Amino acid sequence: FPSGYNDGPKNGYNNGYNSGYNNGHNGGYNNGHGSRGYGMISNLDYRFYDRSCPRLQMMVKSGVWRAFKDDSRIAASLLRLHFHDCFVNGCDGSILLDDSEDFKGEKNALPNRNSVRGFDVIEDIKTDIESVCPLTVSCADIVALAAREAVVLTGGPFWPVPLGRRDSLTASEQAANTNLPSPFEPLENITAKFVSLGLDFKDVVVLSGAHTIGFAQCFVFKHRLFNFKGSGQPDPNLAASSDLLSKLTDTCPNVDSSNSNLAPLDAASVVKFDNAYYVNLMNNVGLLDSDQILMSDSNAAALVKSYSESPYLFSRDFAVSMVKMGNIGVMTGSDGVIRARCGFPG
Ligand code: HEM
Ligand SMILES: [Ca+2]
Repeated sequence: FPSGYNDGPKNGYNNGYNSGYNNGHNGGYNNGHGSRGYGMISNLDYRFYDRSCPRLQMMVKSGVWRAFKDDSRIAASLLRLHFHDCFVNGCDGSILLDDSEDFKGEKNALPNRNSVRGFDVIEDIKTDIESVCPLTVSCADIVALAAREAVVLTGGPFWPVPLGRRDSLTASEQAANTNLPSPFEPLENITAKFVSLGLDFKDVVVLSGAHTIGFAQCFVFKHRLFNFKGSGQPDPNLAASSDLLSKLTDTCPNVDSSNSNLAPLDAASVVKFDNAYYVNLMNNVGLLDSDQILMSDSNAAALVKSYSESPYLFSRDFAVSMVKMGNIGVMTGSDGVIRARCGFPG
């Protein structure tokens, strides 16, 4: 693997931190041998809260909807929150924990700090739910349901969410820095990170389609606008689309003070969960290097092409991959806890 970003995709996975993985109770995790791809064995259950909290899904839905009315970007942010939770020690709500005396949490890790959003929305939903079903529903499940509602609300597919995740008692800044894919790393590294969690190459292509909604800060792609690879020129792919390039340079002028300005990941339809992301890639106007780089691999490019032609196919595959992602490293049964508040363990 190309080095530089980290010392390997498996780092952080076998770091002794997460003894919950592969411990025999953990049916949701898959060690990369065997059934990867289909039928990851899961202890999760679609009907987990049917008796203990029958109004759960309605309450999550209305909480997401309330937040969306004031801030349509929140849909994208909630989807990303679930991804950043699941990729770091599994879908266990670890990302929601504030730093404590015992650990430095994930909120301030490089990929998350001043970037990941939606904590207040999850905490508000949790408060609602606690008033009806105290100490019953995990924060990790709320995040998984909120991500699904966010996709539905922006016009994407519905999928039933398997439930029964338990929350962690701890979080790891270091694991977040190690496990989350960076937009600056090569496709092989990104793929290796997915594979080490039991996902596969197709999931990389499908889940990247989440970038059909939401925003990125200028500093993430600015190198493409002014001095691409030291050429003193914009990335030729972007230059070929002068409309987009001029919008991006308006949003992100070549001064440091523009670094945190926001540009849509999919300029064609910012708050619509559609297949325009793939159409953009076909037109060489993906915003992040890590988006457009999919076209450099012939297998990925073939998938991109089929999703650009069929919104239906994308919707179907996205739902399948989201369920897989939602199974990563889950704790069930008596492992972990149900938190009273999502920002604090116990
Ligand atoms: C494949 C590797 C991926 C990389 C390198 C990547 C990288 C990024 C970056 C750099 C941003 C902008 C953050 C900022 O500027 O503050 C972003 C935003 C976003 N990402 Fe990804 N991402 C990846 C995969 C995913 C996946 C799997 C999902 C969800 C299933 C996802 C969902 C999102 C969403 C919805 C946003 C917009 C968030 C918002 O507006 O608040 N990404 N991603
Ligand atoms: Ca986690």
